[in-house]
Parts: sequence; C-alpha cells; structure tokens
Amino acid sequence: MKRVSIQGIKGSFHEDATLKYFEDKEVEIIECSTFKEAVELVDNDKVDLCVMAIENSIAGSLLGNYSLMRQYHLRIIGEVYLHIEMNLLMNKGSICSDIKEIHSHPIALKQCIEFIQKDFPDAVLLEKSDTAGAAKALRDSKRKDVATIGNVRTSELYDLNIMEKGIETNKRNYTRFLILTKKSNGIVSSNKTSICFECGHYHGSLANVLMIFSEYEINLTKIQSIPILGRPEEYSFHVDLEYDNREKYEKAIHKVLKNVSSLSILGEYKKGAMPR
Ligand SMILES: O=C(O)C(=O)C[C@]1(C(=O)O)C=C[C@@H](O)C=C1
Repeated sequence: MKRVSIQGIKGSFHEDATLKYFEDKEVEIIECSTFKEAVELVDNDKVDLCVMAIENSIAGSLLGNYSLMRQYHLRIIGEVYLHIEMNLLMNKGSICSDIKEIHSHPIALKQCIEFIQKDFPDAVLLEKSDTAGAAKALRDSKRKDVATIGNVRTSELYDLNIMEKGIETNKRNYTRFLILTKKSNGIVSSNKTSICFECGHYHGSLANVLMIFSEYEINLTKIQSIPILGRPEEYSFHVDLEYDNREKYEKAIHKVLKNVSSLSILGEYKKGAMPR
C-alpha cells in the first residue's frame, strides 16, 4: 500500500484530493502540519508520495509550494482538480449572531472573503493549518462564538452544524493538487508536462521561448514567475504544457533548450480532468 503525506488532517481537502486521485486503490495517509513537513517525508523516504495544492481558481497560486518543489527536487507524476465548496460551520447549539471569530486555512478564508466581509465584518479571522484541523479544534473547545469554514465531510467528522452552505465567492472554485514523488515514473502516454526554466535578462528572451511552443502547437496552461533567491529582479518561469503529439513536444523542448540558461522537466504526466 502506498504511503502518502498531506498537509492537514482527515477531512481536509488534501485528503479529498488524495482519495479522488487514487480512486479505489488503498493508500495510507500521513497527516502533516506543514507543506514543508509533507515534502520532507518524501525526501527522507518515509512516504512514497505527497499530494500538495498548487493553485486555486479564486485565491491564486501557492507560491511557497513552487519553491518547495524545486528545493526538494520533487517530480510531478500526476495532478487532480477538486471542486471546492465551502460551508460555515459551528458547534451544535450555536447561533450565527454570536460569531466573534472565524478560524480556517488562509486559502479557505480568502475564498470566502466576500461572504465574511458582508455578513461578519467585525469577526476576527484566525489562520489555521487546515480546514479540518480548525474544525476539530472548534469541536474540542466547545466554543459557541467561533465558526470555521470547511466541507460537508468535515462537519460530519467533527460533529459541527452547517450554518450556511456554499459561501465561496465564486461557485466555479477549483483547487489543483500535484502528486509528487522523488523519482519520476516516465509515463510515455503523458499529455502534460511541467517545466521550469531561466532565460537571459534581455528583451525578448522569454518571448522567444514562448514562440517556440506556439510554433509546435503546444498549449500553455500556466505560466508562473518565481523570484530567484539572492538575484533580485531575476526570475525562474514555471510553465505547464499540454500536447497531443509527443513528437512535436519533444522537438519543442529540444529547441527551447538552446534558448534558455537552464531547464528542468519537473514531470510528464496525464492531464487531470476538470470536474463539472
Ligand atoms: O485546509 C484544507 O482542507 C486544505 O486541504 C488546504 C487547502 C489549500 O491549501 O488550498 C486546499 C484546498 C482549498 O483550496 C483550501 C485549502
């Protein structure tokens, strides 16, 4: 059975993403309190894989996770998209007018900020390591003046009432999670690749690289610049590529290599389906 590290505890969206990716295969989930701890377990061979959120359609990219991936030389072997529905949760017997504090994962709070500002403008927002962890702590504290934000399964697991359903700012709220490991499995039937490169600090250098992908009909689904530590104003670029024709993809990479100062292939894998 594969051992998989996640940031968060049972009931978190990371657990949902892991169960969705592995479908009916049994996995042992190792709960971690930080993303760093979760990737360190892969690095130290304590787990086989790590499932890690990388981007949310409302809150944006988790930039720190891009850096972790590079720092620990992790390989991407897959991805999974999860539809995220957020709910306001409280201990049984609580009423919304008593809410003084709202505790949740920072990204979860960000996804619901319009609802919070409209309905609970005076509530103090407290960032917790994950939605399920905040829910469990609320149940244990028995407090009636605190609410958390999380999914329906979390409310069931930690015995909380759903006070308000679907409080995310936009209903098309998705989080993309990466499946990370120490060694890539070299899937030959891949149709998506994540790369990271650095190019010269002169006009047109990035445009030249992007033009090559266009020339070979490669679709770019993501481009993220990350500051290079110790080199102010210089960036590395994380780019996700989608393709049907592997030969064209390989030719494009070959040509790109001549136009960049460094390039790493972070993973070749099968594109995840966007839930309806
Ligand atoms: O707190 C959780 O339940 C998580 O799994 C974390 C997390 C995140 O890191 O973005 C996962 C998905 C949602 O976008 C909100 C929070």
